[in-house]
Amino acid sequence: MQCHTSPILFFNFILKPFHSNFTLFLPKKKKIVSNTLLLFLSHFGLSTDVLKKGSRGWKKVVAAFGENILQADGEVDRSKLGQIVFSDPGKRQLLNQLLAPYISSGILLEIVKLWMRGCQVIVLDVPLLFEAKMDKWTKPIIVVWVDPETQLQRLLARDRTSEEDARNRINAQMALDLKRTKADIVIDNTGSLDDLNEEFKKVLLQVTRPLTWTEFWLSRHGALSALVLVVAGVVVSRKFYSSL
Ligand SMILES: CC(C)(COP(=O)(O)OP(=O)(O)OC[C@H]1O[C@@H](n2cnc3c(N)ncnc32)[C@H](O)[C@@H]1O)[C@@H](O)C(=O)NCCC(=O)NCCS
Ligand SMILES: Nc1ncnc2c1ncn2[C@@H]1O[C@H](COP(=O)(O)OP(=O)(O)OP(=O)(O)O)[C@@H](O)[C@H]1O
Repeated sequence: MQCHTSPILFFNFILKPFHSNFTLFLPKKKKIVSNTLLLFLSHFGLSTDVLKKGSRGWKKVVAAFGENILQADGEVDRSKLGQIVFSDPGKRQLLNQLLAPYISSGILLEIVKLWMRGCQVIVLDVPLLFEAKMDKWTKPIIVVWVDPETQLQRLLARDRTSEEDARNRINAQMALDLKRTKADIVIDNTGSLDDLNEEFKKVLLQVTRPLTWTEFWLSRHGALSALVLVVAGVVVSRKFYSSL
């Protein structure tokens, strides 16, 4: 995980009081874009940790779905579990409910750690950002948009799966056309990878703009500066009053 410190602080936090932020929400082309961001910004993904063998999430999921979702080494067979939950909305809802507490506490912990390290920008790559109502706490929200047909074709090419399976996966989330109406920034990814790169450079300029004063005081550097100012103020006023 990369982390840069500089006078420009721009980070993402789920809790409103720390809200100078940046959320990356990137359906279709999400991984490639967020991996690019890694060069500049802090980024994390949680998808594997919550299902790690022996974790609390793993125990709950195995108890609910049975041991037949496990590989020989005891890890969850993600592709098998994916097939189950993406073809059955009820089971997907169950999986989401079981993992939601671990996903949200994991995100919160990660953000606190990054904030303490003074990260400028934290990128949250959250597939169900709107569905989980996490969009309330994050800003700006970026949606990487493509038209439904391109989305389907790219998914088919990437996963080498059946059309039914691909459609199930797409339908498991809010439609991109709706997501784009909820975004602060929309990246149109119907063009080539080079086009995407160009679009992305523009967005980077936007999201690394200088902080507003509110954002600065809520940043780690701002909070430390405020602390130093308060301590200095107390010391100086004590000296002043004791000399009277
Ligand atoms: C179903 C699982 C096992 C599939 O694992 P797999 O390695 O095959 O895929 P991966 O995790 O990379 O997800 C692929 C894509 O599927 C989509 N997706 C994942 N989980 C969900 C879900 N619960 N609902 C809708 N779409 C989902 C996302 O777009 C994601 O980028 C895994 O995604 C999982 O445990 N999901 C449930 C918990 C979760 O991550 N929820 C999302 C919280 S924001
Ligand atoms: N502009 C593009 N030109 C060509 N192929 C692209 C373009 N953008 C994305 N793709 C391809 O589309 C597929 C989906 O992209 P990616 O895996 O980044 O999406 P994602 O949002 O992370 O998907 P998921 O939510 O399913 O994890 C990948 O195979 C990727 O290489």
